[in-house]
Amino acid sequence: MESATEGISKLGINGDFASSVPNLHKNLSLLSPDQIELAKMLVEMGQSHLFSHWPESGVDDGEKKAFFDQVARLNSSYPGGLASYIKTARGLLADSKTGKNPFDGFTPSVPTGENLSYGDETFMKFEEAGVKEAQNAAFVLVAGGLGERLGYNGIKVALPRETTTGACFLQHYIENVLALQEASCKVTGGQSKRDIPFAIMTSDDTHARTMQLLESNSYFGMKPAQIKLLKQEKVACLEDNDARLALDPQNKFRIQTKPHGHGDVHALLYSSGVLEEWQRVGVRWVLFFQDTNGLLFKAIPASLGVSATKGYHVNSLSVPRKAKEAIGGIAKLTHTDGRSMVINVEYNQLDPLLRATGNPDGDVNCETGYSPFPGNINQLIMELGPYLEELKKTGGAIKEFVNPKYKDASKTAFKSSTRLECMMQDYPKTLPSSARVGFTVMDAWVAYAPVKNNPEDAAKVPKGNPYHSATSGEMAVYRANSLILRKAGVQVEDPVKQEFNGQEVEVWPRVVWKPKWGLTYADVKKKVAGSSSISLKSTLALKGRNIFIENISLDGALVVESHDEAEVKVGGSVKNKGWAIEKVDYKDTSVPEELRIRGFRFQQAEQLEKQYTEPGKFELKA
Ligand SMILES: O=c1ccn([C@@H]2O[C@H](COP(=O)(O)OP(=O)(O)O[C@H]3OC[C@@H](O)[C@H](O)[C@H]3O)[C@@H](O)[C@H]2O)c(=O)[nH]1
Ligand SMILES: [Mg+2]
Repeated sequence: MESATEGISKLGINGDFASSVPNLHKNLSLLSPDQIELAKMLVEMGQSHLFSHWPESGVDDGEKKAFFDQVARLNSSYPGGLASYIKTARGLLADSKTGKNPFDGFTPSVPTGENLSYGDETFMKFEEAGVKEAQNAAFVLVAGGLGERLGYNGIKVALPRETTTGACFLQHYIENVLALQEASCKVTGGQSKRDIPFAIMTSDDTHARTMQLLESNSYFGMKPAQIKLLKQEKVACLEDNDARLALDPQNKFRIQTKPHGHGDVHALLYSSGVLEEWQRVGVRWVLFFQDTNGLLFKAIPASLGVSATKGYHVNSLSVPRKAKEAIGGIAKLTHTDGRSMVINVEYNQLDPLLRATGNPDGDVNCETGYSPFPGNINQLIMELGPYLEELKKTGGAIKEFVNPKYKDASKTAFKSSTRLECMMQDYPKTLPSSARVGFTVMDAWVAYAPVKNNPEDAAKVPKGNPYHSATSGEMAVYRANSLILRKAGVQVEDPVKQEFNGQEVEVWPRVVWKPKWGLTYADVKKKVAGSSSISLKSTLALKGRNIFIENISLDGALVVESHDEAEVKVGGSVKNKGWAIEKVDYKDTSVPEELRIRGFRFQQAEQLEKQYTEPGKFELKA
């Protein structure tokens, strides 16, 4: 039998690099030339320990090959490959060990942005501009996260946004994109018939279930070709300050991996060719958003209008932020050398940064009752041209960070393996100062209501700060819709405060509508006329494009569904028992998880329900 060394020299490869790694050396003949190149890289990068337990050739050979398959994947999915990952990790781990502040030399100050006030003239002007521009937009949903803080067993985009209609987040997002597409096509006289592209970033944790959710619901009305799923890969874990890769505790022939963060979206959009394809078909704006924000699309048309009007290369949407709220702060950072940038400072970094720069109280509210720094909601709008130019230079690599949990003050050992992470909102960090980076501030009631915290943690949120729970996320939808109807002239009864799962929230009448009913404030105004009123115990669900509310007095539940070509006028006095709110305890496992994490469910006692399935003009006069 030929020796391993003879075997590989027949392949024309020099196995010398492995002479100090006997267990690898003995197995070289198993490997393909590409795998040998990877082995060489690993040895050169100080990763020989990965092979120390490898048995003789002939034992576990399948596992050894599978190990290299994984290494190849890790290598190709990271800009610059694994060697570059390890090099970056060493630098960041060294900085972390010496306690180097990532913002060293920078002083934060409060930046100025575009402040929008829902429903006023300026807002409506931006909304109109945004709807017009939407035909040139593409949307990107980052949905690769596990949602560990929420602890829900399914994927987060499958959760109902509200339980009056039960429509899930993904359905709501898709219907909004479709409504925008249609509205944009209409205002531009139908010249552009382009379907708005919609990309979703998934991960191994969410991919299959996202696909299944789409397929089992006919893509919620979108054309399958309009949706593109891009799966992010995890990155290698690190076991010490030398960035030695960690082996998977379950399988010694695998490297342990963990998520790299939502910053992967840029590299994926770039390397998949999606951005170039979008540019070819004339896309001009790329809008990024996160998995559970049931209000977001109320803010989209106006913020896109701001981007288009102001010519922003990057526009981040933000809301007033409560000190210590788990949302990043948008800050202007000015360096001692004169450079400055407007960037998100993540919630865990804002307090230390402020303390280090002459603000001994750190992250606190100012006289307005809010943090002076607007809160980042991670809704970013990029202008595609400059975005793609930048990615051609960087390959989509985003400035990373590392957050090891050390065993003790010597900072030599970790409690568990760590890894590099990156965030999508750090994209502007590599931009030249000439780049037009701006932000838009909107009220939280209209733009931000994420579902991130489980009931137990939400109940512990400091009083006055938002819960970011399934309870608050749903109640925020009713509140926003009620407030918008009020603005449009409907008398909506005042809310009451009620506690669910240990969280006190405002309960408003349960008003919901399909995106095509009220995409913009102008749409809502057009569809509401006369003098109408809605009592607190009411439920109103509008599921049709042309439903006109005129002189209605609603005290109970009303559900109207209509064909796209039907015009339905709704008025009169609707009075019935309606849908009562029943408390549910989150620990009560006899109730489905989607409901008990909210702390309530509806008892449908009585309602008026009407469906108009044909085109034509109709009147519902109760
Ligand atoms: O690896 C990942 C991690 C996360 N994600 C997605 O990214 C989104 C946000 O993830 P997280 O919930 O972990 O985000 P966080 O709450 O920690 O902070 C994020 O939202 C609030 C903002 O103020 C913060 O600045 C932003 O980082 C989710 O849609 C999630 O699915 C990925 O797609 N991949
Ligand atoms: Mg996070």
